This record gives sequence, structure tokens and C-alpha cells, in this order.
Amino acid sequence: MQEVAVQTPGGSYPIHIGPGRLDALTASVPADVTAIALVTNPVVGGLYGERVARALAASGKRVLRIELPDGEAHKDWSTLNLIFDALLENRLDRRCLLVALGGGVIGDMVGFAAAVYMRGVRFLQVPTTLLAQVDSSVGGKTAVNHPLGKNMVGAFYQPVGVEIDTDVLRTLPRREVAAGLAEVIKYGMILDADFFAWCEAHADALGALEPAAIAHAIARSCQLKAEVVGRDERESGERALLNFGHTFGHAIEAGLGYGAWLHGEAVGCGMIQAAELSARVAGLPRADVERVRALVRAIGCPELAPDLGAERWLSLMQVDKKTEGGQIRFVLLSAIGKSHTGPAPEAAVREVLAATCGKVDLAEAVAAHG
Ligand SMILES: NC(=O)c1ccc[n+]([C@@H]2O[C@H](COP(=O)([O-])OP(=O)(O)OC[C@H]3O[C@@H](n4cnc5c(N)ncnc54)[C@H](O)[C@@H]3O)[C@@H](O)[C@H]2O)c1
Ligand SMILES: O=C(O)C(=O)C[C@@H](O)[C@H](O)[C@H](O)COP(=O)(O)O
Ligand SMILES: [Zn+2]
Repeated sequence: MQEVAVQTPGGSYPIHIGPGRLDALTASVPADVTAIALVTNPVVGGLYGERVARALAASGKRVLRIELPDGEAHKDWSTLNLIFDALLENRLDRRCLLVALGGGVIGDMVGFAAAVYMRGVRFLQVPTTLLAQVDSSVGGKTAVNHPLGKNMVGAFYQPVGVEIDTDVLRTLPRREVAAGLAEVIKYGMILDADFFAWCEAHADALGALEPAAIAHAIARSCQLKAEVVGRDERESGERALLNFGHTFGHAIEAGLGYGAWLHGEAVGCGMIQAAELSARVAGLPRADVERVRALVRAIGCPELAPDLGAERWLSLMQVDKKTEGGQIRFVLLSAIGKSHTGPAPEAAVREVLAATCGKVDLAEAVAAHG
């Protein structure tokens, strides 16, 4: 088992990474908890719900099970309300513990519910997708989507811990593996050129979920994210770097309708677009743009962005939490492993859109990877 600590001004919590963690969850239940709400969806609940409920019940606490509908299309207010309905109907009090068992959609919604239920209760992250294990379960960004913009309503609210069971990745569909790897390679692009090169060399092993490679990728991703969050929990500066590729990616998700592309797929493609922009406005060498493109392709994410029309692209990208005074701020690379935020001339953005968008057949793009 590996451990990474996340240290924020409000306190610190551990991330445990290893096989078999689902059976060890009792130890993560604080002694003074009055009841536990295990929140999941039918897919993950069907695979792991019984086992996790049993592990949590070993703490001697009552375990209430809540199932939310599956998918990004349900990351919204009405689904969030289902959590509050169940908590209130079952009289869970301020000393309850919410447990998020699932991918980033479940984690983000349960975290947000925990932040506001009775003005704040504790929650534990048990991420079951690669994306959630390397990114969304760490750092306390919680939210639901709004039809006009991604994650637009939420809170910064840290969990009491993160329990990563690497065994559960065995049941993850291939497309979800690729989506998770997009956030893994992001850390190399923005923060760590050596890790980027390691990802290039191990792309096949990562895609095949080879245990040693995937364990290293998860631990290194969590370490890098924990360091950034520790220095800038509320995104007043450095944390925005973790948004590399997301100004483009979130526009794809909102523009096509949440769930049409997976978040990681949109980010993978968005990172190519952000690299193209970096070549035009931040001096990123053309050879590095091609390395970014080749690695996104190697992990199995789409390269070509959907043609939403330049005006719609620009208007969607305006609705970004990094926008200040109407000016879009992008995360840009000056080299692989070196990133900063800044504005970009609209003409350069239009040029990138013209160069990176086309008629995308996503099924074909995913199938091409095998
Ligand atoms: N809070 C953050 O810092 C942060 C970071 C990155 C992404 N996110 C958010 O995370 C979300 C995406 O998360 P995601 O990619 O995990 O998607 P997801 O939560 O929709 O999960 C993907 C699919 O995999 C299924 N699944 C989950 N675990 C499984 C398993 N072990 N075996 C089989 N199937 C399994 C789910 O039921 C779902 O159908 C987006 O909403 C994104 O905005 C948040
Ligand atoms: O943790 C962060 O900070 C990130 O930006 C991680 C991103 O991968 C993640 O998708 C996040 O939810 C995006 O945040 P948002 O503030 O742009 O909604
Ligand atoms: Zn993301």
C-alpha cells in the first residue's frame, strides 16, 4: 500500500493506494460517526456495493445505501436533491459520514452534498474509475453542472480520506481507461517533463492496466496534485494549471451535451488544442506539440475536436471559471513540464479552432484504437 498526504490549511488527510482497499474501509470511519450513507450508482453498486456496505458495517454503524442514476447527464441539481431526500427521510444527523463509491460524477456530487448538508458533514472518497483515482477524488473540488457551463455550482470541500483500490480498475470499460489516462498525462505536460517521458515509454502498459505501471501512474498523479492543492487549495493561482486543456474540453462537453464525450476524452482533445495555442502564443516548440498529440493518440483519446462553429466555441469558452472581466485565461505551455496561465489573442484562438476541429465520428475514433 502507498500513502500520499494532502495538506490544506483546514487540515490534512491521507490517500491510500493499493489492491484490496475496499475491504479495509472500516479503518477510515471516524469513531464518533453516528451513521453512514453509502452513495453510488447502479453500475458500481452492482459490482461493489454489497462488499463495501459489508466493510463499512463492520464499524458497527448503520449503513444507508443511496443509488443515483449513472452518468454525466445526471450530474445536476435534481440528482443532488435525491441525496438530501434520502438523508433527511432517514434522519441522518450532523455526525453522519457520506461515502462516495464511484467515478468523478458520484465523487463530485457527494462531495458537494457533504459540503452543504446541515452546513457540512464529513465524506470519504472511494474512487472506482482511473480518472477519479488520479484526479477527481483528490483536492476537494465538488460541483454539479449547469446547462450553460461545466461544474458551475459547487464548493471547495475536502474529504476525510481517499481510499483507492486498484483492483476495481479490472472492470472498467476500455474507453474509461483512456479517459483516465488523459488526466494522468496532463500532470506530465504541466508539471513534470520526466513523468511525461515515462508516460510516453509506458503508454501500452498503462492502456493494458499493467499493475506496476498503473500503480506508479496513480501514485505520481496523486502526489503532483496533492502538492499543488497544498500550495493553492482555492485556485487563487497555481491550481489553475490543473485546468490545462479544460477551457477547450469543457466547451466540448457543454456544447455537445453532457455525456456525449467523456470528460477525459474532451480533456485529451482539449490538451492538443491548448498545445496548438501554446505554440502560437507561448513559444511551445512544434516538436512538443507533436509529442502531446502523439501521446493523446497513443492512450486512445480523440484527436479531432468537434466542429461547433467558431462563434459557438468562443461563447462556450467564455463560460469558464478562469475568465476574468470577460477575458478568457488559458493554461499554456512554454515547454513540456512548464506551464503558466495567460490570455491569448482571439485571432490565435480562431486559428487553433480552424486547425483542430472537423467532423468527428467518435465511435470510429475510439474503435480505431482497438
Ligand atoms: N473534482 C475534480 O477535481 C475533478 C477532476 C476531474 C474530473 N472531475 C469530474 O469527474 C467526472 C468524470 O468522472 P469519471 O470519468 O470517473 O466518470 P463517471 O463518474 O461518469 O464514471 C464513468 C463510468 O464508469 C462506471 N464505473 C465506475 N467505476 C467503475 C468500475 N470500477 N468498473 C466498471 N464501471 C465503472 C460509471 O458507472 C460510469 O458509467 C466529470 O464530471 C468531471 O467534471 C472532477
Ligand atoms: O482539481 C483541479 O483544480 C482541476 O482543475 C482538475 C480538473 O481535472 C477537473 O476537471 C476539475 O473539476 C475542473 O475544475 P473547474 O474548476 O474547471 O470546474
Ligand atoms: Zn478534468
